[in-house]
Amino acid sequence: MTPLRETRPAPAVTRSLPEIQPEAMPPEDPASPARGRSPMRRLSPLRRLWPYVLRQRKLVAGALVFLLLASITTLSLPIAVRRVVDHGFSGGGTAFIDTYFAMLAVLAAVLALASAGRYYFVITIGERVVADLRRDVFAHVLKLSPGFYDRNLSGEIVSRLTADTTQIKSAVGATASLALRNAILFVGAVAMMAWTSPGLSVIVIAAIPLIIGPLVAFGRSVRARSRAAQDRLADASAYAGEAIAASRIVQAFTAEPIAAARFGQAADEAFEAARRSVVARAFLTAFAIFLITFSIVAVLWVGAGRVVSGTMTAGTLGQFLFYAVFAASSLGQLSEVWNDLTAAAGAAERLSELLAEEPEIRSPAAPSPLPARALGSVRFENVSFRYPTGGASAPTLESLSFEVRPGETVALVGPSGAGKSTVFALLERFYDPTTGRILVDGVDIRQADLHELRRRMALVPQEAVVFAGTVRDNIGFGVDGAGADAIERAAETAHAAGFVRAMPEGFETAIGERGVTLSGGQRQRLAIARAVLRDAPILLLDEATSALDAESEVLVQRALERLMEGRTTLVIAHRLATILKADRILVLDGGRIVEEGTHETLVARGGLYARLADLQFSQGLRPAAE
Ligand SMILES: Nc1ncnc2c1ncn2[C@@H]1O[C@H](COP(=O)(O)OP(=O)(O)OP(=O)(O)O)[C@@H](O)[C@H]1O
Repeated sequence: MTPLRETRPAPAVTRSLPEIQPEAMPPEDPASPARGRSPMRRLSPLRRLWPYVLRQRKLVAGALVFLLLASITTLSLPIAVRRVVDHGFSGGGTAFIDTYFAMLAVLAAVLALASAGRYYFVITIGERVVADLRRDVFAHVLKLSPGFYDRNLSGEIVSRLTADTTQIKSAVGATASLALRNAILFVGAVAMMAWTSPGLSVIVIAAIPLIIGPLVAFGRSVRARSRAAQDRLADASAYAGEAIAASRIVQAFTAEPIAAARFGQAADEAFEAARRSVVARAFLTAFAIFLITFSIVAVLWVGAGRVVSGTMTAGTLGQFLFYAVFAASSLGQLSEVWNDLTAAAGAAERLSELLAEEPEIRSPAAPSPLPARALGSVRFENVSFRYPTGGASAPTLESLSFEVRPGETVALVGPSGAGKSTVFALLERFYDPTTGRILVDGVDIRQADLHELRRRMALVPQEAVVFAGTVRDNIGFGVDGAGADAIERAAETAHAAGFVRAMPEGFETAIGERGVTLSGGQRQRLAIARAVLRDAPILLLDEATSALDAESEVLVQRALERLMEGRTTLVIAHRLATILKADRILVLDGGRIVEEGTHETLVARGGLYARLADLQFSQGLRPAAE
């Protein structure tokens, strides 16, 4: 799949009927397969939505019933008008008029009810379909491998999940119903025109291609301008999203004026692009209104002549005019609805691309079972690896071979960029090695069930990831259906229970987005509690480099020690305390293991480790943690 950035979703369009709204058209991407397609084929991605719509059979049936009822009621109004004009005004008496107006009042009530019913059913279908679609797309996206997220911007994916589905919601709901209603009305009105006066209907029908042809041609140029406006808007929104998420950094660097100016410029460009597209649209609207009104005036002109010459009654002319107005307005709305439908088809196509994306890493069809009693052994055999996005650069890991025995603690040490985090990424099977293999409990991880494998590991990342939610949700995150007791015990073990209980609502306290209401040490202890609860035999610990105050540091250190008890631990170590406690140290440089041993043997050897230890651990490290 091409990176999502290249197929940026169109923002949701709010619109008011019955203006002509080419903005709602899909972006005309030069690389898009939609370009140059026949009009009907452009709608074909909407077929993907069928299964979702069909699941709502009862709602669809309700919508159709009310849709038909509303259309029939609308189409019968002009007949009543003709009878009132022809009979009521020419001596039929007030009783006749009363009957007809009473009937008209009933028709109005039926029309109102049918319209309300149609609105309810149709909008509900749209909402339901989009909720199902969002759920499916999100569940699918979550399964995609990290390689996918390396290639695509998360903001773009979220935008597909929200903006594109919103566009589909309006298409499946309001737009589809408008399209159906107007199609029925148009066909009905044309048929009734032909029935009312075949001669006059020729004039109107002859005008139709004259109206549609130029509208389609005009629409194309408007669409290109709208696309430009949408792109500028997407740029502005993307920048705003980044700046808001990093508001503290913006303020810390007193960069508010720079950020505001940059957004302001993007907003102005979006305005200018939108204005250009509105100018084109204004011409288009003027053109359409003139042609439609002119053809009605022409009908009235010819019809008036016939009424004067006595070949047509005034009521028939009135009836015909009503149908002509119905036909013209439904045609106008259809052209607009068409734009919305093609926009929704574009959105459906982008979502289909996302749904078609297969996870690169997945369980084999017949996985080899991992031993029922987990041992916690890890073995890298001649593993080399290059990131898929790494191009022709040197491999990130080269011929890496090492073993970690059950219960052992091994520290990974090395300069920045040496490949330490990559070792973790391969062990979690976020990527597969280019050559070589990795064994966990004696099973090649490529042959094991992916969830089974990952369940044997608990990861404590350097930057503790905390979600907006309660403390309980955050600790319980790693274990489906974890009980309240287990969560609280995990918090005790991780030395987190104290500060959690001191919070206003204890474990039910909501912690803000990314845990902004917590201190660094508290966030880390929550992440440790999460790993404790997971109770996995293998612990992957990426030690935090950020400085904590001495007290927090001691608490975090203690929490980690309790977590490591009885588990195999691979730790990316930044603290001397951790390194001294490790059974073994692997020194990585440029993706290779260059030294291996204990702190003492490695210092005595006087190689890379000794230099790192001298530079980093003697000066920068904080033995206070002990
Ligand atoms: N997702 C990725 N896509 C492409 N290249 C990556 C990716 N992640 C890391 N790299 C590259 O792989 C190399 C090793 O990175 P890695 O994060 O494993 O190093 P590290 O030893 O953990 O460094 P640090 O101590 O700074 O975290 C680096 O050159 C980095 O640029």
